[in-house]
Amino acid sequence: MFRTSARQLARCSRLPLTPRILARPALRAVRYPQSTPAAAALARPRFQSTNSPRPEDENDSRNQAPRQPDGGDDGSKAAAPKGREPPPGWVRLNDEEYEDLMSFLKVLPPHQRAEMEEIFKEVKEIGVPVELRDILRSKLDGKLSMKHALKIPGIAFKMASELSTPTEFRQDKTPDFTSNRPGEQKHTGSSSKKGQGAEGEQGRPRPQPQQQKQQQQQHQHQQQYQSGQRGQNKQKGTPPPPRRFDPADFWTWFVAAILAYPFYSMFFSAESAREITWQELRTKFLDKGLVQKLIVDKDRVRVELNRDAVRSIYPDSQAVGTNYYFSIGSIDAFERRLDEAQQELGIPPSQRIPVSYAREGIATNLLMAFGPTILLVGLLLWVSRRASGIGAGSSGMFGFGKSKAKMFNHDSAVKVKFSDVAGMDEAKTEIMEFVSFLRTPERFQRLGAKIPRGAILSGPPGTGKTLLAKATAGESQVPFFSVSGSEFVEMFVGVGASRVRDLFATARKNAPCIIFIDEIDAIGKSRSEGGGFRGGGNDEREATLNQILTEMDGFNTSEQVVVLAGTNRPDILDQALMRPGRFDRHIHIDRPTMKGRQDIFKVHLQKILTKEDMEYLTGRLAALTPGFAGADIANAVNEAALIAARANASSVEMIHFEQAIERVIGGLERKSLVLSPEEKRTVAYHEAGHAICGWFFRWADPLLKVSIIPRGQGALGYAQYLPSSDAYLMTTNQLMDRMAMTLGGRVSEELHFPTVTTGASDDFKKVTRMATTMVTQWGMSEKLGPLHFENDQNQLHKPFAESTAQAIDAEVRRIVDEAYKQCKDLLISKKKEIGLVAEELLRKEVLTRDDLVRLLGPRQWPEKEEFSKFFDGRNGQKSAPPPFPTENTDSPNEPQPALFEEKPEAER
Ligand SMILES: Nc1ncnc2c1ncn2[C@@H]1O[C@H](COP(=O)(O)OP(=O)(O)OP(=O)(O)O)[C@@H](O)[C@H]1O
Repeated sequence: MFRTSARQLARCSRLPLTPRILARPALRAVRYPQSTPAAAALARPRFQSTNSPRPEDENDSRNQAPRQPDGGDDGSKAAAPKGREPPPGWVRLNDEEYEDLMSFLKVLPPHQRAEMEEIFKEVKEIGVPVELRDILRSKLDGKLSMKHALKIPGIAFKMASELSTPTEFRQDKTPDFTSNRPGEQKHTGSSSKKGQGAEGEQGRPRPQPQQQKQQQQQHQHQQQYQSGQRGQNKQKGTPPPPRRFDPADFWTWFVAAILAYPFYSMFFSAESAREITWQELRTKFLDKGLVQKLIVDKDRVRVELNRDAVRSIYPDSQAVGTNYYFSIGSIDAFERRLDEAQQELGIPPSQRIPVSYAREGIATNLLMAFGPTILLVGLLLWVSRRASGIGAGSSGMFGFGKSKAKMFNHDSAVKVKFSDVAGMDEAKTEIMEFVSFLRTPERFQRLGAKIPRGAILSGPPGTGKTLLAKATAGESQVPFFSVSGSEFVEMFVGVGASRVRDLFATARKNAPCIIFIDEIDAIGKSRSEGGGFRGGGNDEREATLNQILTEMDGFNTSEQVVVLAGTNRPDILDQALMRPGRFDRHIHIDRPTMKGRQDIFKVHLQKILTKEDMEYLTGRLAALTPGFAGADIANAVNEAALIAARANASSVEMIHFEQAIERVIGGLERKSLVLSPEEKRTVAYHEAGHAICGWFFRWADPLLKVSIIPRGQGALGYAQYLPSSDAYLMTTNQLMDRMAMTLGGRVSEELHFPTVTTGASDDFKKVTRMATTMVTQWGMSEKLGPLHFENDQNQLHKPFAESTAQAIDAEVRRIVDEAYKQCKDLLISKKKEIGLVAEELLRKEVLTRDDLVRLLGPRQWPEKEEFSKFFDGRNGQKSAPPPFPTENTDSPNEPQPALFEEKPEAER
């Protein structure tokens, strides 16, 4: 590597280094044999000056050189020839120093030795940087230190710049730049006969082709230099002034590095350490009296040799520059052996070889033991500090602290308008104010009104909170930053707060704008929750929450940044978030009413191809979907389109919508779940029991459909009722009828089969829950009175007396028994009707309201107006026939927790 590099480096570093030499006094060109790479690196075409002595004369003249003012000031003879001036800051070495320098060559590997020899020859002429001379002297005095080691790169740098400068640019070889012929130089004397090519007959050197080429290159370099850096000199034809080497030049550094390496090897030759055996130590060094000192370092002993003695005994070996060491088993054994050896050699105790014990291992050992741990801890600390120290707006390492909010602006995504949000008129009115604030803030500020900072949109999932926030942005035509609360949470401490800072900083830059934080409960949970059981994770969440509080306080009223937040759990939010000045408004968005659902259907049906009468369709669908949120409606509409597409229908029809709704309510049909005839029969009688109850009880919800097609998870059949529209209040009568109807399945089984099945367990659960709530919360038990009994599952003790608990149990039982009796009385009297419905169910699998009318006659109790409007068969509309076979993706082998399930809508 060194070989190729040295050659290239000298060539490449030439340009920036070239003019440096021009400042120096006349130098004698030295002939370099082309045999070695270093020589090649340094052997550029040279032209000898008239008074240059031949290289062979150098040694003679050197010994007669006078003392130089900056070199050889110690009185010793200078190694340089007479009349030569070293460059400023350089000194010539005296003979002793030069010899010492040369002696280091032995330390180098053989392939480097020849190259360095060539370099040292030049060193003899031009001297060395004064620092190198100092290092040599320190070496001779045995006082080398780290300080010296640190100086070596600088020394190497200086030498590289000096030595790699082509001789033709040195002062004594200044070419005639006015010459018209490239490569032609004016020469006033004889040129060297060796290595310079043949001379012409008139004594002029006649360049050989190779040399001519080199000269042309040199001339080009020179011209390049002149035109690029010294244009004015070019005109005058004067040589460029001296210039220091360019520190930014890569190749100069590279040459310096190459030079620094052997220097290090010479002075601090760590690599030349060699392990020897005890026998070698004895025969080669100990017996010959070459050992100066032994240094024991744990199981290793370093051998310090008397270098002068070694040099005289082994003149041609590398032993001088090598550090020898040998391994020992134990210090005792080593000391014993050394004693014996010295005794054998007859060394008197007073002259015995000194043995010292190194303590340098302690630090190393500690470092080895704890180093990796320290490194790891340091790294983690650094990473966490970086992560937490990331300021607003900066991404920091890995971008941890950067907010992950997605930004939409009116050009890109927020195209939602209030007209796309249906069925929440009050919420829209509330939020409309934010829009007018963002559009015309002056209208409010003029009257001194403070602008609300933000609003919390709460409500069940899928009710359109995000949609409303987007519509607010779309209407106000401002950028919209959407982020989820959970995106603030990261494994690193401080990241959440940092992201909040970043988000608000970005928002301020883009004001007026809207920030929407969805699921804010992920970070905005009440800080008092959990008491003393909180861990570090919550501290991080609190830090994030605090940052949000701070940022919201930090707005001034003129800053048009509105913060909207969505949550399903407003009850657990921290009160500090809800106080005026932060989230001033609390907008609750409930599931849509009948009218709301109709409007939402209208919005989503716009994209659907259907030929149905829109008013009737949306009304019927809205009636069919009590309890549906906006997202459910969007899903049902899409599902209907998919079903129609699967059936290759030309447009989406009512039947597709009904199937879609059924699918959304009950889950996928499970056609592959094949029941045995007995099981099917049981399911049919069970569902018929529910249906008869629903048909004959006055306050029961109107029955819509009974099915024994397994659906969803574990439901083998179901009866679908329509609760009387969006009832928010229920009477005792309604509750009792609903409970009795729920028990209808089990009672029917009891009446028609010798034994009962497990299929009614879910019915019992519902009935028990209803009865318990009636007693403990709704004050519907005369015995317990109008009291509310909180029964928190997390509390160990019930907040009421044991006797009260017993009374509650008794009342719950009484109510359920009553419902059971009511149900049984009815079903006993309607046993025949049950049979009719069940057998029809077994045949058709699905019975609609019309089928029941056909089998049982019209229901004797009046229906609600809106119900009869859409479901009494008028308008020529019929309920859907049994659904198309649909694909089934459920596994038939799933566990079946409840065999039958009815789905009164209000309980979904
Ligand atoms: N009032 C509505 N009008 C029209 N479409 C609605 C309405 N409400 C919900 N949707 C539909 O439901 C989808 C989901 O609504 P959105 O994401 O706003 O619900 P959300 O209340 O934010 O839900 P979550 O609480 O789970 O985040 C909307 O993209 C839209 O298609």
